[in-house]
Amino acid sequence: MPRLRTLLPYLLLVVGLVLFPLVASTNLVNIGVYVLIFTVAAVGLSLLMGLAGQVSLGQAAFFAVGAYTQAILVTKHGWSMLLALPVAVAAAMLLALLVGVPLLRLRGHFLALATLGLGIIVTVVVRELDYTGGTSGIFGIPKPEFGGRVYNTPAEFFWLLAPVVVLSIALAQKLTHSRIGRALGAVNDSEVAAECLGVDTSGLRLRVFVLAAGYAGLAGVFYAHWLAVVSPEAANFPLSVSFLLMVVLGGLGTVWGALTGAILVETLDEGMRTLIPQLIPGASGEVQLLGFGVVLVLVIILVPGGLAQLWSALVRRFRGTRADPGVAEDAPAALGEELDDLLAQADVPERGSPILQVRGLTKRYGGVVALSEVDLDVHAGEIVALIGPNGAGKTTAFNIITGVMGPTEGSVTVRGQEVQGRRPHVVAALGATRTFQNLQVFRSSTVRGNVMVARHLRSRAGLVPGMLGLDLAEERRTRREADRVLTATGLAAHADRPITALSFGQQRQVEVARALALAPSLLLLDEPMAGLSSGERDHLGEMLRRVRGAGIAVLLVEHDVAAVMALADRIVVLDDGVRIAEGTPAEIRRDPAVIAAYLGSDEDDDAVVHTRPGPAREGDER
Ligand SMILES: Nc1ncnc2c1ncn2[C@@H]1O[C@H](COP(=O)(O)OP(=O)(O)OP(=O)(O)O)[C@@H](O)[C@H]1O
Repeated sequence: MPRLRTLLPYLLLVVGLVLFPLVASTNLVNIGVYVLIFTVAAVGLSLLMGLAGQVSLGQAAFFAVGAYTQAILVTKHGWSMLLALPVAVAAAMLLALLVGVPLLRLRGHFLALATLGLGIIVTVVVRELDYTGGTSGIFGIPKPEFGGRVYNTPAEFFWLLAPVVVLSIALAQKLTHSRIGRALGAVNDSEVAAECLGVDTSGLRLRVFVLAAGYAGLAGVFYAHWLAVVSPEAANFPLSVSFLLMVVLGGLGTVWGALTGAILVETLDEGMRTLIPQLIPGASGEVQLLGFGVVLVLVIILVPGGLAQLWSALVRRFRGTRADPGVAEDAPAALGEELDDLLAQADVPERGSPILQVRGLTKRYGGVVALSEVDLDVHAGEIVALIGPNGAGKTTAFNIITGVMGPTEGSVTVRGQEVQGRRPHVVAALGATRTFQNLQVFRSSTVRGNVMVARHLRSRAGLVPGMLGLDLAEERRTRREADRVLTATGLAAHADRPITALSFGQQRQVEVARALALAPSLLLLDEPMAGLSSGERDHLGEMLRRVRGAGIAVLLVEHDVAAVMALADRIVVLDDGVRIAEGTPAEIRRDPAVIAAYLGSDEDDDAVVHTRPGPAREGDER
């Protein structure tokens, strides 16, 4: 029963939180209060790191902004805790919004360093300003008081915090299973594929960055009320490292890991506080930080997935289950009737209308000219093949058309709108999507999960509805639609399998099914036949004919010349970045320039060109 399985951890958590202050010593409950406060900040960071794949060493900066804003509003302006709280959280989020736009252009280590700098800036600012109390900070922050009751003791404060923690975890957990969470997971696996399916990766990252800051700000508010004082320490590096350690120890990509990580780090902290002075007399806080650093490195080396990794290994061992349910039939199932319904969703203009117009496309990499003044047209309801020897510029053309890179010169018009230099999600929103020469599946997801990402543009639920669970009906619909796509493309038997359990050829088919799930009006396929068995090739060929039949425009890059000759209505040939020929398959087969550059003659090498007649179509010259 999945419902009970979902609820059980929360039930255990609630029981644990209620009982803990009753059975633990005051000192332990005091540590427990810090665990809960830090859990809230760590949950935010785990969303940022695990879900959005962004490493931040500045979570303490937002924590401090929340704490200071709360302290200032309560002590200097006489606001009540409840009134000040949303403003303090909003202040942390506002800072994240302001710095997030420039910071999130950076990736990986650079982002980590930049956020580290942010922590230092906030520390310096609050230390230098009189308004924030200088080095000594702001004192006299009262303990929370509601309905005449002051939450003074560790146990009372613990119980006050407990629902906040449960809610923080539940909302974050819900987010990871929402449309936005799915899109972020996809971005983590393959940013370029997610973008080409319509996911605005920068926008999403910024939203999660701001949300994570909100979590940190909320934690800061409780920290201020519990300690009764906020000092520049709240923004400093060791605290950010602690948050990072909590998330990494608990396990990236799991919200629950933030709680277990916080428990471990606080216990470790307390342990080191007593142990280190005994081992090294006169040792200061730096030694403790060093200890944290050592633990962090050890965890990353020994258990990169943190406690969550150990836990799932334990569960797998206990249950003896395999992650992959497997399927009896490995060959592709027949294409379903549903395929036509799916294709009918594509918003295609009248057959023969221009869908893609490329003019004077040029791309230079320093001295290398990858494309030179290339013109290309693809109309509704036709398959155009782009062929040429290795290095001819085919993938470069795909990348420019889909917004993965900008051209040096020239224009790309999709459905009447110029898109050169625009981002891939903008191009996808116009109905153009693609597959990739090097597979770009979302490796951490199932086959169905992969296809569901492609329905991103056909669903709406944002971050907040996703967190609040207001997206249930839409999520059910998206799931049904993804299943229909899988049935339509003969992949239904694999729906629940992890995508990585599928063979290379099957993953390629999922990539095509995923692209079709967007219901595109222009489909760009980069070597879709590579690695497929002959049965799979025939299956894909039939699918593409039906795609064309539905009026969708297809641009196909393919080295399997036989498949190209059988499928394409027109062929454009590139050589060394230059368009050397264009025509029907029959014309291209006879073209001397193409024979010299790419095809070779039958006498030269019989193995190079194997044409295979496809079903006769109107206008076929074969
Ligand atoms: N990032 C880059 N920096 C420099 N040169 C590049 C870059 N990407 C591609 N090129 C060069 O541009 C030219 C076209 O490459 P491209 O990958 O588009 O060719 P292709 O026709 O897709 O080849 P293949 O059939 O092998 O995939 C090649 O000479 C390649 O070396």
